[in-house]
Amino acid sequence: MNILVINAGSSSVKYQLFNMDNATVLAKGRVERIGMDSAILLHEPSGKPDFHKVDEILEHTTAIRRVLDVLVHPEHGVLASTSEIDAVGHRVVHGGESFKSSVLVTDEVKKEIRRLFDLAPLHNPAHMLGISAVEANMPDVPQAVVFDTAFHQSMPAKAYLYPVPMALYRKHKVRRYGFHGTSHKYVSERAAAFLGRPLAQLKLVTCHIGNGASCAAVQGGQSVDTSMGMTPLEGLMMGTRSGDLDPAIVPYVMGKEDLTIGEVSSMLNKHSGLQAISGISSDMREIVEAREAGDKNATLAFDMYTYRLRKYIGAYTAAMNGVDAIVFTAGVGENSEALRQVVCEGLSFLGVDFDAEANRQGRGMEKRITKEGSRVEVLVIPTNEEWVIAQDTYGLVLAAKG
Ligand SMILES: Nc1ncnc2c1ncn2[C@@H]1O[C@H](COP(=O)(O)OP(=O)(O)O)[C@@H](O)[C@H]1O
Ligand SMILES: CC(=O)OP(=O)(O)O
Ligand SMILES: [Mg+2]
Repeated sequence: MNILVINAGSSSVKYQLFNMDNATVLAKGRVERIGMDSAILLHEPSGKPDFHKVDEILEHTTAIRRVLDVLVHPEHGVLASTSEIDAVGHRVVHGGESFKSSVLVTDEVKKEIRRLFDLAPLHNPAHMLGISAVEANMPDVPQAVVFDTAFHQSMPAKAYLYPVPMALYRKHKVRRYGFHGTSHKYVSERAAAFLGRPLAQLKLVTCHIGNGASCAAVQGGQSVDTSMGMTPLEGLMMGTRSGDLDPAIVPYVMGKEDLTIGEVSSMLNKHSGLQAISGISSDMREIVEAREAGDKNATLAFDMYTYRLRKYIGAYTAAMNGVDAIVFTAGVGENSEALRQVVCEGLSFLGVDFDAEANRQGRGMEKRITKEGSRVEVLVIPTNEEWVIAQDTYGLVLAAKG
């Protein structure tokens, strides 16, 4: 069975095509700058040269059409026909309280994803565009959705409630949901395998540090707390998102600057974080480069980012009354040696005996970056949300066939 996995963003679509029978990736790639006349398709078929194309792609249906076209292209393709795609699995960021696991797409499911638009305004509307675009191009192919929130549905009430009037939870479902669950779950399982210990006996702090970033406290394989909240804005400082702040700032700034709700939300989601403090970029690579060149604002942005991350690791260690291993994953967590070094060196009090040499070596592979005998181990585990989505989709499609 071949499964196409799609992670649709507002201006991008990332995809990966799996052959589930032998667990291989047939191709992966992305379309970026959707909505512009110079959109980019980058296609990486396995065993063949990469393929780039700049094209006018104004909306998601065309983007998905281009992806399907390149998958069956005589030269760059990996399939003879799109009828060889048996199912499509989508990442969906917000599943609210309705979805505790992955499901096949139905009209009811789509209605619920739409109802949750308000809670994940950067993500859910784009996912819905992805689902509709697949329907338009391949009406008969089953689709499944895999939610970022599902893994965190195990959080206890003391972790998921906000200390505000309970009516807000009862009437409007105002609570903490948490995100990146697919990744936190995957790296927890991989960490247990790497350590050669049962997941059921481990206390882990998993740090998914990408463009969006979150930490999770994973005890016995269950998420017991996580840093993102009702929306993916809470918690750590991110590329363009503020993370935690005093909620009184919101009405204060709205009054002082005469901002609307939409404007203040955009400020905190799209114009804060690394971007705002550095004045340079939301991309950690550029921050690290500028910091190395002595740029003061980039240094401050880096210091705030790593300081806030270290505080969360400390908090989650306290939440679980201990930690066996800390795991770094996602774009920044997997690739930024500087970030890992600064965070780990500030955790020596916990028993983290950082290994600078190991930290520098072996990009793209699972590794340990603490010395032999370190009381708390620190691991780098590349995440693979797409593979988890493909597996869940596979299971659902097989079950539906009976
Ligand atoms: N070598 C690197 N050093 C530091 N940061 C990196 C490096 N490579 C990638 N990144 C960071 O990873 C981020 C993207 O992470 P990713 O997990 O792909 O995010 P998302 O899935 O949210 O788009 C980029 O914004 C960039 O800052
Ligand atoms: C939930 C979330 O923040 O996702 P991403 O990191 O892909 O933006
Ligand atoms: Mg991501």
